[in-house]
Formats: sequence, C-alpha cells, structure tokens
Amino acid sequence: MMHRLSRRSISAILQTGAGRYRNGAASVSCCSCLDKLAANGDVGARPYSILSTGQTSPTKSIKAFNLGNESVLGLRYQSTAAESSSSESPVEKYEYQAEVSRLMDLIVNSLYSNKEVFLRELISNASDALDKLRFLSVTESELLKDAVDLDIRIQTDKDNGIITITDSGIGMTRQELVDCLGTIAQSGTAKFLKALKESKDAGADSNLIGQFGVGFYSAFLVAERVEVSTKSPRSDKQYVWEGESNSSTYSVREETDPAKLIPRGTRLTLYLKHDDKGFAHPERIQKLVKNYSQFVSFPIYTWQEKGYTKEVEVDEDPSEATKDGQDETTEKKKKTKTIVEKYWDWELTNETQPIWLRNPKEVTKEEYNEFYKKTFNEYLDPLASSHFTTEGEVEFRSILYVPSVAPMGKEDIINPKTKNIRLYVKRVFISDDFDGELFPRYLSFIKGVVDSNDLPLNVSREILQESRIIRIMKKRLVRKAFEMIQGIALSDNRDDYDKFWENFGKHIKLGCLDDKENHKRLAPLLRFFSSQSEEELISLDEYVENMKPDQKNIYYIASDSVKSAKNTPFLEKLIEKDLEVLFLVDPIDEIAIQNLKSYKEKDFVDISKEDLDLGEKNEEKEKEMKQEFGQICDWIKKRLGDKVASVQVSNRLSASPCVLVSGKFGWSANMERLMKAQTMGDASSLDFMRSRRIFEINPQHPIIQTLNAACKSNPDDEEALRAIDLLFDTASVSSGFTPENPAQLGGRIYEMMNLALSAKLGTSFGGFDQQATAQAHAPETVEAEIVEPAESGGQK
Ligand SMILES: Nc1ncnc2c1ncn2[C@@H]1O[C@H](COP(=O)(O)OP(=O)(O)OP(=O)(O)O)[C@@H](O)[C@H]1O
Repeated sequence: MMHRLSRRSISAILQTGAGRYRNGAASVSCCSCLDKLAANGDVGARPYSILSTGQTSPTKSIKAFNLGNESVLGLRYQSTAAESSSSESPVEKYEYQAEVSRLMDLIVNSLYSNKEVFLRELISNASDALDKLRFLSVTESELLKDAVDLDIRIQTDKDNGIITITDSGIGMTRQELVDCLGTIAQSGTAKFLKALKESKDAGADSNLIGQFGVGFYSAFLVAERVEVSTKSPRSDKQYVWEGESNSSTYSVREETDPAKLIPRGTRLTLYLKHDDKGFAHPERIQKLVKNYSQFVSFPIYTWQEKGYTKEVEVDEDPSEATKDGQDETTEKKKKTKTIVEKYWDWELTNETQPIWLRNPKEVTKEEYNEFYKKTFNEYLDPLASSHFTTEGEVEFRSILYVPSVAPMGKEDIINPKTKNIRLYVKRVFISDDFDGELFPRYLSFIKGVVDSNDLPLNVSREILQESRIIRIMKKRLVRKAFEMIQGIALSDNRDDYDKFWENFGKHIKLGCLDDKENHKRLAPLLRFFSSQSEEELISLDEYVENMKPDQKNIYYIASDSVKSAKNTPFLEKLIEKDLEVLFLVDPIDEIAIQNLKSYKEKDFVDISKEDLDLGEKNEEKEKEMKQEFGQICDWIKKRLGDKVASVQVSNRLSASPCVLVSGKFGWSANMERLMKAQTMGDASSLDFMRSRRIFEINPQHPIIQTLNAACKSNPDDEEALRAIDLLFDTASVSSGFTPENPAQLGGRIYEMMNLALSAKLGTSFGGFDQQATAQAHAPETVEAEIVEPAESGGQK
C-alpha cells in the first residue's frame, strides 16, 4: 500500500532526518512592501510590525519595527525651528532606525577589507531602479514622459575624491526617500547582520559583505558623506538626502539649485574618505565596473579621458629653409608633427547584450560561471549549466544552473521562497518571485534566467498561473533541468554527483512523491546504500545491473541507519543467496520508493513484509512443513492472540528463530516509528497495523524445534508459554519495532536468565519469584507508552 501523506506530514518526516528544514523568514525587499503587508494585516508572522503607518509629515510619520526582541522607532523627527527656517528649502533631520545605526557603525568601524564592493551594490540599486521603471512603464507610459535613455553614468573627480553615480530609473518621491534610506526593510541586510554576528562568534573574518551586500549603506565603506538627489516621475520635485558616516542622523531637503536638477532618476554623490580617494580614479572605476557589473543589462558609461591624434604644422626656422637652397617663390611643403589631443567623454564600459541572447558556441564556460556568480551573488562555480533556446509552440531562451552548495541556512523545501529564476519578457526583467509557476517546488534549487518573447510585458501573477505558455515553458524547463542533473550523474567525476546528492538528494526524493509524471526522470537520480555497498551510494541502474539472472524484484529494507539495516534478521536468507538489498536510511526514502512502485519493470519489494518471494517456492516442501509445524503455529497464535494476524513458517530466516513481519499493506517498522515520532498515527491505527503483523518462525532453529516438541507433548506448559511471549518480544525488537512494554520484556529476560542459570548451576537462588519479577516491571510504563502520542501531539 502506498501511504498518502499530507504536506505537513511530509514536512515533518523531512525534519526527522539529519538536516532540519525550517520555514524561511519573511523576505521583504523594500519599505513599501512593508506598508502593503501592514495594510493587509499580514504582519503577525513577520519579524516586525508596524504600529502606525506613515503620514506625509515626518513629525507624525513614526514607524516602529520589531526586530528580534527590540522594538525601535524607525524615524524620529528632530527638526528644529532654526533648521527649518534657515534656508528656502527647509532641511529636515531624522535619526536612523537603530538597526541602521548598528549597521553603519559596523561598516564604518569594522569592515576594512573588500571595500570596493560598494560600487557593485550601488550599480545594482541603479539597475533595479531602471528595471522597475521599465516594468511599470508598460502599464503607465507617462512614467517615461522625460525622454532620457535608460542608463547608468559614473563620473569621477580624482582631485577632490568625488564619485557621482547617476541613473535614469524610477527615482524616489520624498516619502520613499524617507522610507527607504534610513531604515532596513530587506532581508539581505538583516541576514548580513546575523551572519556577521555568527562569524564573529566563531572568530571568522568579517569579510562577509561581499557575500551578502548591504545595499545602499555600503556607500559608507568609502565615503564620509553621501548625497542622494532623486526625482521620481511621479513627483514634480527633486529631493536630496544627505548623510555622514559618523552621524546618527540624516537630512532631507528639496533640490533648489537649477544646475543640479535631473529629469528623472537618482544621482548619488560620494565624498570619499581621505584614505579612499584612490577610488575616484577613472581607470580604477572602469576596472571595477568591468569586474563587478559586467552583466548588468543597462549600459554603464564611465567618464574617461580620451585622446585622438592629429597632424599639426611645425613652425620652421627661416635660415633652415635657405640652407636647403629652395626657391623662395616656389610653394613650400610645410612640416607637420603628430600630437594627441585630449578630451573627456562617456565610454560604454559593460557588455550590454545579455549573455543568454548570445550564441552558446561563443560563450565560454568561464563567462557562464561569472554570470552565475554575479547574478546570484554566489561564491562558488555552479556544478552544471545549460544554455538553450526552444522553438516551436513557445519560444524562449534560458540559462539554467545547478548550484554546488545548498543555500545558507537551509530552506524549507516544501514551501521554498527563492529568487532563483529571473523571468524576462523581451529582455525586460519581469519578476524573480515565483512559487512553483516555472519549476515544481522540489526543483526550486535550480537557478537561472528565462527570456520569452511570447508573454505579454504586463504579465501578472494571475496570468502566470493561468497561462498555457507558462505551462509549456515549465515542462521544457523541467526537462532541461533533468538533463543537466543527469549530465552530472553521468560525468566521469563521481565527486560532483556526490556533492549534488548531499545538497539536493532530499529534493529529488520529494519529487518522487510530488511529480508522478517525471518518475522516469527522477528514479535514475536516486542513490542508496545497499547490503553490497555500505560505504558508497549506488544508483538503481547499478542495482539492476547487479541483479541475479532470475531475480525479478528490487529488494529493500527501511531502517534508521546502515548499521541497523545490515543486522536485521530479514536479510539473512537474501545474504545467503547473494541477493542485494537496498538500505533506505533517510526517513523520506521509504515513501519515495513506495511512490515509484517499480524501476525498469522490476517491482520494489520490502523484505520486512509478508509474502516475500525469493524465487524458491516449493509446494511439496511447504505441505510438508505445514504438517510438521502447523500445530506449533496454531499454538503460538493462540498464545499471542490479537497481537498478530497469523503465525507462519518463514522462508527468509537462517540464523534467527523468528521474525515479526509487517502485513502487505501495513506499516513497516520504520514507518511505524516515523508515524509515532511525528504523532501522525493515532493509537487506533497503530493498534490496527500491529494486529496485521505476521509472526514467522524458523523451523531449523533449535528454540523452535524445542518448542515444537513441547507443543506436542505438553501444550499447557507454563514455561513453554512464557518462552513464546519472550520470543515474540525479542522478535519485535530485532525486527525493528518498539516493544509495547519494554519493562515487561526486561522482566521476561531476567526470568529466562534465572532459569538458565538455575539449570546450569543446579539450584535456584533466594526463592526468586519469577512471575513477580516479570509483573513488577510491567505496570505504569504500559500507560505511558499509550499516552505518549496524545501528550505530544494531541492524538490518541
Ligand atoms: N538608485 C536608486 N533609485 C531608486 N531607488 C533606490 C535607489 N537606491 C536605493 N533605492 C531604494 O532604497 C531601497 C533600499 O536600498 P538598499 O540597497 O539598502 O536595499 P535593497 O536594494 O532593497 O536590497 P538589496 O540591496 O539587498 O537588493 C531600495 O529598495 C530602493 O527602494
């Protein structure tokens, strides 16, 4: 029977394993999102709450963020009468949110290495602002009313140590300026702070800024003063934000200097610290742009000194001319020299054709890897990549990657929240916020870009969910992802697949539960230990190749470790017959295999369940056995009552006297343990499953032969009957089940020990009351055992 489990149950089972997956913290990218969440009343589960929403006047615009356990005022208006009246455009002063102050303090006082990443962060913000404008303008064309190109321009003044970064993006209104710069509302920065703290605790270097980025505030890595002058197409006015590295306040005012007005977008001016003025060299900036922002899809221009050569006449010495004996009346051929004329101009510094639009034959592996690392902020090369174009019904271009490490902090693979797939429509970035629309959740670890010409530019979430085009795209993307993973599996480098399996094996197993349609692609990717390969994982293909010529099934046993799997009595006959058995030791393995049912037409068979056919059925022998052992089977069944469904002669044992086998449709010992641990099985279903077990006896074993004789000569013999009880309890334990009453089992073992010792030494000591000992260990624990699920999970 295949067990149908709810998502909650699967999630719980996944958590039973070594790696615990937890729900990711809410990821909010900007303050406006916070406001939306607050408006939706969706703040309960988030790491913050908004106590009162912003209003136009900053005096009343007070937001309180609950970060961790400290509740801090986001903005505190400090304007004084003197300040507001001192200029035409009043300067309003604000205090940073406490988190920002902490971050600024860290940036200014602790982070000295890798400072150059400030440029990457600021260019990335400019590029986001351009993306946002392009996206919004699809539905609000008036946003583009100021006809300026969509680009980023960086100018330097090396003498004064000033860098200016200007974009023609969406800009910020006054309120947005106040909301966005001065508070931390996005998860990247919060994660950075947390990681920084952890790395410091661990004594590691604090060079984490490159991995996480701290967005806008990284400007203070190099600047002592930052000016942000910004003009939103939704506002008539331009505003200026000013902050200093050693101050806990910042100010906002209107831009009144006509020379400084821009039609749209944002201009950041960085006044560099004395020691960092070297960043204002035009060549250095050019090098950094090439290094960090090569794959930004908007043109980045840098202000560069250029030169062109020209010929200029040289004034001749008149005496020299007469020396040559030239006739003064003949026209003189004038002498010239080549000089270089210097001038300053904008120079395009990045490659603007997106890498996915290029011909795959012309892109090198290094370029793919660089694009991956820059786009997804990764430090390691991916394990594999695939660049392809699909044609026909739906056309799109894509580059997909398999990361070489699992995300930091582990994600919830059941409900992943990733920004791993960036969707473009006709090169316009649309979204990276997907929830299973382009990839099934179990493949959410795949990263990449997808660019389609067939989708409308104003594609909304609803359109995505309903779209036939998206459905076709998803099918193709999934197929490509599988080809890519299979490519790693088939490569000569086994380490790569081991790495993949370690990081994403659970995802593949989850796919076996979730995606019936792709079972054929998922199954060859699975890996297990086996009775013949305890150290190295094997594939199902390797198992099938190793099968005996007449072997029909793929045998497996589910257990909690390789060690306990290899010692289970269920293996005995299979080992003797040299049949390989897969060891399913991850909690999710058994459910995954049960969902697959078969591989290459070979059924998966659980060797701990009834009706195990090892291909040696002999009816004659069975009849004989029935005659010889039929009576003992009935006798044992009578003694065990409802604890078992039946007692049978076993064909799977050689060394053990007996074993407790699960019913064909019942829970294996492993499943029963999981169900109990997760309190997913209520007491009645546990009792039912237990009552379906079969007690199998090994007719060759001396204990069974002795009992067989006892049953024929004296079936009421108390000692023989108690031996049956002990045999049953012991078989439960060795078969992987938890004994119903461990204390009672202990009592029975002591009793047997006493009997054996008495027989050996010819005496019984101290009037030892065997039955009393057994009973003394019995009572309360029975209760505790039954009550346990209800206490922890409310089920009984
Ligand atoms: N050049 C810009 N144009 C328009 N808005 C900007 C610009 N730079 C920053 N912002 C606004 O300021 C906010 C905060 O920027 P910051 O870089 O600190 O974080 P972020 O960009 O949201 O997150 P991350 O840097 O992790 O992507 C942005 O979300 C954006 O709304």
